[in-house]
Amino acid sequence: MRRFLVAGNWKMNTTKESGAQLAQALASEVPSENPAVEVLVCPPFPYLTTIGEIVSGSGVGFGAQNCYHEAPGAFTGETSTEMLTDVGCRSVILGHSERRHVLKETDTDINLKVKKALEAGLQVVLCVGELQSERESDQTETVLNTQMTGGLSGVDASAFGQIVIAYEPVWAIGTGLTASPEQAEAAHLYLRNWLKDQYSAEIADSTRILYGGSVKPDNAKELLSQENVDGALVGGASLKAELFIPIIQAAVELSAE
Ligand SMILES: O=C[C@H](O)COP(=O)(O)O
Repeated sequence: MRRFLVAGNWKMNTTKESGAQLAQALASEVPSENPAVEVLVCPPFPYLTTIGEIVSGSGVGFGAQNCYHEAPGAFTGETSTEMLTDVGCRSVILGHSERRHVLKETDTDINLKVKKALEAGLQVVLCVGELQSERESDQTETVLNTQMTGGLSGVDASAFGQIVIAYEPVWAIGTGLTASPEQAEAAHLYLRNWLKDQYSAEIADSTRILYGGSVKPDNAKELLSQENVDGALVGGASLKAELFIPIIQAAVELSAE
């Protein structure tokens, strides 16, 4: 059985103080590792060390929202995977739709980062997802195939213990629109079958596929109940403990059923 992962992507939000309060609330609610549910927060770079210290020893892990693919050196403004592991990061989100569509990252850029992060021993949360126009023109599976093929090019089967896929339909991110459980399940099933075809049945079966896009306490349980939905990548609702904790609880309850 796949272990649920509930991850909070704080994006470019919080202050040192508000992030610390949020992390404290989460660490006290998730005091130790739950074998059935992994919890992760991904704060902005400047707060990684502070948040890492606060969640240290609790059941909350922490990760970054991006990294660069080169070794430390003359790359002004970038953050290396060595720096992330140095401050204790467990994970890194790569290929988020805001990196793809706002910062214009290509599948090639993302692939370089994926391989560098894997080499560094980080857990990679690779995000894929279609635009509204792509869904409306029946391109969803084509887009997912392109992003999976590009993002995972040259990635060996042996790395899959470190890889999590996040399906995030771009039209559902921060919009209040959520994919229906059926839409989410159909995309997740496509992704699982992709993993089976390109890698193996074992990898398809063991790789977690998260859903992201306006996950809230009132829709979390239904989304997480889908057979191929193994957790959530939460944006807006991860910024408030009173919203994020019930989403974690939904996963805990489902894992006990
Ligand atoms: O990384 C998280 C996703 O972009 C979802 O964001 P959201 O929950 O605010 O829609």
